[in-house]
Amino acid sequence: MERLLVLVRHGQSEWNLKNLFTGWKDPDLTAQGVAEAQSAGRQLKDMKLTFDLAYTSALSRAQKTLALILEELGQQDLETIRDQALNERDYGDITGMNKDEAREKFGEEQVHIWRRSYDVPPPGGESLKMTAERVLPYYRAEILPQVLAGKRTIVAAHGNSLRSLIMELEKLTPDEILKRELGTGTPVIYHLDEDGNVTSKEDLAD
Ligand SMILES: O=C(O)[C@@H](CO)OP(=O)(O)O
Repeated sequence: MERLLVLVRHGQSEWNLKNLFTGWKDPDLTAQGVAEAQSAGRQLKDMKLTFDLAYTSALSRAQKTLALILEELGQQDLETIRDQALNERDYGDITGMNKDEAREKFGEEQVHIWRRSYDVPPPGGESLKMTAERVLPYYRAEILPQVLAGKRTIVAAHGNSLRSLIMELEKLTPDEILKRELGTGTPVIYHLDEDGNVTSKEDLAD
């Protein structure tokens, strides 16, 4: 039985373009972000992939990315489940701040710790560890059983919610996942065995 799981980060958002900490804010895709999502859809179509089920977050940049991909695949009506468990990591008090201005104000090292340490949250926000603590229970309870039942599944979400999922799938250490950057609109394709272990991975960024 095929157990297919495709993860894709949303295309470029208005706040990615403006270099702002985004988190749970809900900016739209840019024109480039739309093009990235369409291109992801075309790549999946070229690979002759189709899906039985889709998951996305409660944020429009991920929902629109998914909708654009499904449109390319001719699967606009695919059953889609939206849940805030898949939202981006909450950036707390620094949400909306320019990342370069934050470096000037708080120092390069502090900002790097907030962005890429495993368990130090930005003030009032979530660390990657805290993000994983809501993403992974949702994955294990809702998404994985569907994949294991043979439903070919696509998840369109966010840099840090997907990094916490990739950490689990690829059995990465905190150090390894911190170095992993996900491109906007770039699908990663996994095949799983009956226990949910990854048997093959294809990163369309490579
Ligand atoms: O601003 C954000 O919400 C995220 C994703 O764009 O940024 P970072 O790269 O700092 O995790």
